[in-house]
Amino acid sequence: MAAILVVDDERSMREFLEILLQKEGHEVATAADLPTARARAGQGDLDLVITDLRLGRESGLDVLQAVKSASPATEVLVVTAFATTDTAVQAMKLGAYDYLQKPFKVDELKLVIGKALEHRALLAENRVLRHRVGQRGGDPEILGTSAAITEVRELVEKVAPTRTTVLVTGESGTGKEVVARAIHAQGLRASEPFVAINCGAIPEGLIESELFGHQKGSFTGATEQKQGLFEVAGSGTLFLDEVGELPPAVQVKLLRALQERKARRVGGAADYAFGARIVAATNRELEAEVRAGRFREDLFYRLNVIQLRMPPLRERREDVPIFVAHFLARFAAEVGRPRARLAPEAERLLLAYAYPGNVRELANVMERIVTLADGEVIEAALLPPAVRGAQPLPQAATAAAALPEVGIDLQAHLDAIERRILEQALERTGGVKTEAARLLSLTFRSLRYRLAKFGIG
Ligand SMILES: Nc1ncnc2c1ncn2[C@@H]1O[C@H](COP(=O)(O)OP(=O)(O)OP(=O)(O)O)[C@@H](O)[C@H]1O
Repeated sequence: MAAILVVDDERSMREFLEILLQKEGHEVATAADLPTARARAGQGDLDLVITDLRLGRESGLDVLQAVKSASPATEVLVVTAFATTDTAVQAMKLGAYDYLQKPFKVDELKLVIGKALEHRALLAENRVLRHRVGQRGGDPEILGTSAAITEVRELVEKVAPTRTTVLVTGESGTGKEVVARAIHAQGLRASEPFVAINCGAIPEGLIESELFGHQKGSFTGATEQKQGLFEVAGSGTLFLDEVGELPPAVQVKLLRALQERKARRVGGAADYAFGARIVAATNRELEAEVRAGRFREDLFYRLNVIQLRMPPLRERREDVPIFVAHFLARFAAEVGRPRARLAPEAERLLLAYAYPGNVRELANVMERIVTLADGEVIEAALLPPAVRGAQPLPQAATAAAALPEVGIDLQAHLDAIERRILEQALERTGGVKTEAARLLSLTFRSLRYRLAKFGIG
């Protein structure tokens, strides 16, 4: 059972999710606006927050930030209308676990919630550590044949056998952790631990003791002596993900550790030497963070000995078919349907889509469609609206949205537009309602309701 907060300004949506999640055995609280959500998140102990991106005049991004600053380990899912995918991707950069586009299927929602809770359990269990290669993300092989990724692979081969500090930069989901693991796995100490920490996911007050360890009694709650990750990593690799999120005081301590190859536990009397190689990653522009005074320049230079830039997927489109095939095979095997294959239209759309959320988004899409498919052939209808290229009609909508001098009967106007669009969808699909629903990104049930409302069909 998990503690879940649902934030939506629409009452019907709140109630729908509340009932659904309670049936699944979760404890559910709801909030209709930002202040209520913030107050509930401030009490801590939430496992998951599901928030709509649009909350009247308020934004789900503010809910996300409030939740993450009150309790960084709480997972956040954002629900969006498909017109706002860019904002959804921004939400993922701000720490959301995933996003769901409306209209979503109940199975899809359950799948994403299950994954988010699993992720949280894994983090909690492991003190946000992921020791060793292979626990998450599978093998550390860097897939792709594009020039950009070939260059990355060559640089990895060059730096892996050295002990040089490496800074991996790139947008969210481009494979920065994959590269960190590859550097470790191809290094001379691959049998030593690979220890990863997400610097952005740990409360400020605890990060110093996570990294450097603490002595018993050094602060309230320090009931046992604890090793820091610099010690746990031995002479393996310590991967500092989201290094740009480190608070200033910890930046100072990290700088000193890197300069002297020594660290000290919180409350400790003496330094210990450490042998781990440091790989850091950031999806922020660290140079800009330095200019803004949020990241220490001296630490930046210490980390930035070798910089490896992970190209976004849109700069290496030729890798898309490789990832599609790779994740299809992987998830098909996982769900026990090894012969699953894509219908030609589904494949065409998957290869054409831009993937603003990079490889992670591609992997998520593949996992969803493979899991949700009924038979062996995966039809295009299962793809999220954004991948199907469903577009809101910005120009047409703006033209229809001109307000005449004399005013307008808004409801009648909207009804007329809706009716015309429904009719066209039916015309185009020869009256096949499931097809028409797909064209309009509606569920079948919602289409039927709308048709009945206008007495069509
Ligand atoms: N070149 C690649 N080869 C194989 N898998 C990849 C590659 N790049 C990314 N992936 C997969 O994409 C997903 C996201 O990768 P990863 O977690 O390394 O991204 P990231 O850049 O560290 O993201 P974030 O900044 O959000 O932490 C993972 O499932 C990973 O296995």
